[in-house]
Amino acid sequence: QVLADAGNQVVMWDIDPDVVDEINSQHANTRRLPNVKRLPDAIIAESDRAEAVSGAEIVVVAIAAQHACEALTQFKGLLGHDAIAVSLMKGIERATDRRMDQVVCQTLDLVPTRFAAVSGPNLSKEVAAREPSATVVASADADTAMRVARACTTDYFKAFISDDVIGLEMCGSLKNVTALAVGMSRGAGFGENTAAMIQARGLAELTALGEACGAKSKTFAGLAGVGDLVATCGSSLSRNYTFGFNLGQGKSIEEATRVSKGVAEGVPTTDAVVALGKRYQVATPLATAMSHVLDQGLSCRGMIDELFGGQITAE
Ligand SMILES: NC(=O)C1=CN([C@@H]2O[C@H](COP(=O)(O)OP(=O)(O)OC[C@H]3O[C@@H](n4cnc5c(N)ncnc54)[C@H](OP(=O)(O)O)[C@@H]3O)[C@@H](O)[C@H]2O)C=CC1
Ligand SMILES: O=C(CO)COP(=O)(O)O
Repeated sequence: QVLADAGNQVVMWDIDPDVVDEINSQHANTRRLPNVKRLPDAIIAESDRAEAVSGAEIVVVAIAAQHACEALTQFKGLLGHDAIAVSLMKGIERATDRRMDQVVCQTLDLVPTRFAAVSGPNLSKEVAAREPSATVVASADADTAMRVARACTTDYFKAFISDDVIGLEMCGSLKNVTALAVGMSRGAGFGENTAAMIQARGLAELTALGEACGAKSKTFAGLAGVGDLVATCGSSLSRNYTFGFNLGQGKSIEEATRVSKGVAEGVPTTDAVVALGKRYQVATPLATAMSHVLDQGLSCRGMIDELFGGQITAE
């Protein structure tokens, strides 16, 4: 919708012919955006992969991160020779600990200058309602970043550019782990102090790990870092926050998964963050405690006690 509002012709690809038909005949996608009464006429849908990307200057990938490689494999060789791939995905591939820039470029055989990551405080329902918001477009190539930023700038959606692709990928992925923990604390009945403590410790953890992976510190203090952390940890529109809230209320992982509307990317990403912390020798107490919640059923109080640790240390 943002791309259409910015003046672009948009082709949506979906695997489900009913979704394709509803977009083309009703200009709606009630399963994903029930509150959007009419999508812009500039949006059409296609179920044929080659047709969907034929002639596209920019191909946007917004698939559940753990399925991105599987889904993108079937698009290999279909993109135009100068098309740019853009990822909106916020996750680390659990099977390989790859970031989404690595998954997209390696699967589609793209050089980094033909890739951009887009990430920021962008809860989709509020973006779809055209509420004012901003995002960051990062690419190794400044022209690529600018082309994508121009394509998604409207009077309600502001794009900033960056060259820190790793930083954007780490921010977007790791903030979801913190959102699980904050949601869990809220669901368990804790208030602002606890939520703020978890967010601050989470920001410190994702900054340390992101820098170890090659990210720039200032990215974590910007829209994609603290900005997205504040939005995601503060809203029941966030699938990760809500998944954690349900855990804090006493639901099992299975029950919380069953009632989730969409994918809580932080759930499969948590173990990948712990693995990255071991690889780069960076402490990840929050991700580790959340992995004990997700893998062993640790309680909210147990998660917080683990996050505090047993010793008095420097912050
Ligand atoms: N929702 C939001 O507010 C925001 C989401 N993002 C990111 O965008 C990405 C996509 O999230 P979102 O669009 O919200 O919704 P989901 O992640 O729930 O699903 C995205 C799409 O992926 C599809 N999908 C799932 N598995 C497969 C598969 N194996 N093959 C092909 N398609 C598959 C889903 O199909 P189906 O419809 O059949 O389930 C859905 O259409 C995530 O990484 C998320 O972090 C970024 C910013 C905001
Ligand atoms: O990334 C998002 C907001 O920027 C959406 O968060 P959830 O994936 O938790 O819904």
